[in-house]
Amino acid sequence: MGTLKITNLSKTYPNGVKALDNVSIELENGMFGLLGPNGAGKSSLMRTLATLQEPDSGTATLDNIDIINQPAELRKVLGYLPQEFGVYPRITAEQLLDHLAILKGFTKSSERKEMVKYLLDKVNLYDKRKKSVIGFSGGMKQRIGIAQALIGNPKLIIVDEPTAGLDPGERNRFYNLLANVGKDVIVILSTHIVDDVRELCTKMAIMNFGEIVYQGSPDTAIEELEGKVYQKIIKLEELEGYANEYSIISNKMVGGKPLIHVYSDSNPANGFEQVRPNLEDVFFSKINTDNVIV
Ligand SMILES: Nc1ncnc2c1ncn2[C@@H]1O[C@H](COP(=O)(O)OP(=O)(O)OP(=O)(O)O)[C@@H](O)[C@H]1O
Repeated sequence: MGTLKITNLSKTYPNGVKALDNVSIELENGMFGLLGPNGAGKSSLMRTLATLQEPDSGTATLDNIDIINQPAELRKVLGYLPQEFGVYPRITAEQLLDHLAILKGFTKSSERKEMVKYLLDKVNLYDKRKKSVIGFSGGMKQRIGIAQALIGNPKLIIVDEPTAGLDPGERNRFYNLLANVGKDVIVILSTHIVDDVRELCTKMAIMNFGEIVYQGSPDTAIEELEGKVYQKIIKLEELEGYANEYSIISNKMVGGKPLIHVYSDSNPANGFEQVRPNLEDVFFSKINTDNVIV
């Protein structure tokens, strides 16, 4: 069982943006969801854990490896699918994985051959091994991304916003693959898509403006909101008035009209009905702290 321990990591960029503000998280094997809106600091944290940038202060350890001070050790047991994994040379899936395996230090070609076959099988692309990766769909590219992250049996796998741009079918296939991968290693899934976390993760953290604003299980977070979420379909022009009067957690258009969810300790009446809270309510209530005090 591996343990990743992140303690008080902080990072301010030269332009003054505080991307990490005293971040502490501890996690073990399984899928861990890091949820946050764009700009929350997720990629900054992922890049720090992937040893691509250093924090100003704080520590991070993976079992007995000091990630900040022993980056070379960490890289040996790291699989990383970065947000911008999308530039491919004009080579086949098989050649790409073989090349990346060489870069990861696998010098024996027979060993690589076996590994590449295993990886292509695992991500269900063995049939496409002779095809150029440039022609792959978004979902197939992400599966190749996972295959390269699995080279060398990593103990820690970081995937940064992997489902953006995938269609629903591709997203489901990708979820199945990740769920399978996440059984025996630590997987951190960074995303702004609430469904990603709901489908895959039993532990999560929510990040906003560089800070961890929630850490625990999605179920516990949902339970905390039980009995406090009400919904109503209103008219578009009423939205501003409602926003002034109620703590709106979320608003989405349903059939052209806003369906609002509000947070309230007691029944607000006025046509609202109580609903079972969902993870989206949790997410918005934790990040819209102007509106809701939870
Ligand atoms: N190299 C950099 N120099 C200056 N500011 C940066 C740099 N990288 C990120 N930032 C800023 O730091 C904040 C956190 O960015 P980061 O990319 O970590 O967030 P994120 O949660 O991953 O968002 P996204 O989903 O948009 O990538 C943002 O305000 C961003 O503009």
